[in-house]
Amino acid sequence: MSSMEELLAGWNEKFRPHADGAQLPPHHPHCLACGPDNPHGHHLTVHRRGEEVHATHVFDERHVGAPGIAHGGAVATVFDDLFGFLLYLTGGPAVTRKLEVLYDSPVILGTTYDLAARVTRTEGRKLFMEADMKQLGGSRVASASALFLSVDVTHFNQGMPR
Ligand SMILES: CCCCCCCCCC(=O)SCCNC(=O)CCNC(=O)[C@H](O)C(C)(C)COP(=O)(O)OP(=O)(O)OC[C@H]1O[C@@H](n2cnc3c(N)ncnc32)[C@H](O)[C@@H]1OP(=O)(O)O
Repeated sequence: MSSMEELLAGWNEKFRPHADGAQLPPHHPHCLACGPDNPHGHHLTVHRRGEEVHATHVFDERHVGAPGIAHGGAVATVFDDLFGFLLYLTGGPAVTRKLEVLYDSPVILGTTYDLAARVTRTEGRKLFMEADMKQLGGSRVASASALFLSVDVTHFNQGMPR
């Protein structure tokens, strides 16, 4: 099966309505942040909670920047992908046009963090989103905002081998 066929095979299943509390499907098996088959990935597991999506995550040595501290790009990867799970609530594919991350304090390897994301506004094809990352039951360590733009499936042809 080609990569495009693999992506499309699960499309209807991905974008069907998902019940409150349900675990949401990975974007695809090799996705850097949520793909279960990517050995370098974050293996994010994400659930719907009302109109938000939630995950817990532990960064490890694969995500290191300064010793013992997660790389800022790894933190951004997780936010970007978490925003991608909101698409299962909005009902169709979209891609990141703009991503901004505010780093409040170091994200420590081996520590469990709570993440939550939500759509704050839609305007035509534009989806405005916000997210935060907190210590378990504690203070915020980072937040993010993003603009995603809805696309149709032909967008993903651009990544297919010629
Ligand atoms: C299974 C589902 C897969 C989901 C995977 C999720 C994984 C996590 C998310 C990702 O990592 S996605 C990968 C990273 N992103 C990309 O690769 C996107 C690369 N960029 C593009 O392909 C195009 O730039 C894009 C499709 C986003 C937009 O191109 P378009 O030509 O379709 O849109 P255009 O530039 O004309 O802008 C559309 C509208 O947005 C507006 N816009 C664009 N940039 C803006 C901006 N920065 N701020 C405000 N508005 C903005 C723009 O003015 C316009 O407004 P109007 O419709 O009102 O005229």
